[in-house]
Amino acid sequence: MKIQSYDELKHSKYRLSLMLLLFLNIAVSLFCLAPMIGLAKSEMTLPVILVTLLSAALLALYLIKPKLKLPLLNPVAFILGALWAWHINYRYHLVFYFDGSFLIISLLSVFFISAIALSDYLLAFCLNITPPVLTVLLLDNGEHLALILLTIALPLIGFSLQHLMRRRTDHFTLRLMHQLYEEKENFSDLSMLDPLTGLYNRRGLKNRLDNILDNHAGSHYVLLLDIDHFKAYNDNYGHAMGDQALARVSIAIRDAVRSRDVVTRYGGEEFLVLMTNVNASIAMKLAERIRQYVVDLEIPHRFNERVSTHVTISAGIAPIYDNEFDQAVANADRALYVAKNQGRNTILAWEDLPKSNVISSSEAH
Ligand SMILES: Nc1nc2c(ncn2[C@@H]2O[C@H](COP(=O)(O)OP(=O)(O)OP(=O)(O)O)[C@@H](O)[C@H]2O)c(=O)[nH]1
Repeated sequence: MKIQSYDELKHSKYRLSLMLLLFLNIAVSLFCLAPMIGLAKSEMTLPVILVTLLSAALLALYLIKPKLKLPLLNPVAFILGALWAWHINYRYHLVFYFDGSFLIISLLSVFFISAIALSDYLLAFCLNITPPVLTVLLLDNGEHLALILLTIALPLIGFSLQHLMRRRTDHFTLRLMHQLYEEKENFSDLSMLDPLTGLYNRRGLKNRLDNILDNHAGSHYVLLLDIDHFKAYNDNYGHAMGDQALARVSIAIRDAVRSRDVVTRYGGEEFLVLMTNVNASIAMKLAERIRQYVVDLEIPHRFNERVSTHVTISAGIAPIYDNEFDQAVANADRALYVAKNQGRNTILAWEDLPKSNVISSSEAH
């Protein structure tokens, strides 16, 4: 789950609470209007009609526009609470026999709706119950104070404790999610790196490539590099030394190019450098610098037949035309092959190959 989808979940919870509040208000207000449909003695008052109309209109709006993101919960909770307070005040003056039960029942109905719909929203809950609570306290004038306070205090304490617990759980969930997300990012980064050299692997290259080709319109070059006679190096110096040589060559390549160039361990002893926004001559200069840096490492290689007594590399270089990366790699590989045949420790540009060595795009496809 992403942080974004967690936010969406929170928003949908908010929306559902608001819709539930509206629905319950419609249900209770319709009950008050029941005589019109023949169920009970009429309690129809202007505030009840307003509750019905307002709730129905907002509920319809939310049903029609499910993506609506308006922070209406608090104001709506307050307005509905105020309308019920108005209704209680109005009806109170029509009660003949007063033993406090009308006020208590009115309070309990408001608490009932509020506790069900607004259990996750303490502020909205308080805004919703405050007008009826104050109205009831004023109307009662202290005659049933203890009973009314108990009616208010019990749900309020229970609600606050529950709210606190839920806040802690939410906080914990969010922290856990952030942590998991960070770890996932770390794993994802690691899975793009080659463990021996610390360079990008093919996966990392693909990731960078998509970004570069989509966002940088300039000319880009592919440089394919291969260590010369590395099998002989391994056979004679051992695999562990071979690993060390690979790691040192990787550092030399990284040092020789610009920070924006993407250096990849493309295969066992093969590297690919993606050079962005360069022209042919700069690309060639960078490639030549890599070759020189590797020679300068002076890693002894007595079996680098007829080439050198040190480790060397050969390379092929090719431009990327029309974002055709695979074709550019194939062209660079062709140039590398010729460079190897020409004696190694050599850089060759695909564009400079004799015609017989150049595979056209159409042939390659
Ligand atoms: N030590 C070590 N050797 C590796 C690794 N990956 C590939 N190699 C070795 O690299 C060698 C590549 O040999 P070849 O493909 O025959 O080429 P080469 O000997 O370099 O000859 P040319 O490329 O023609 O100059 C093989 O011996 C592989 O075992 C690695 O991670 N560590």
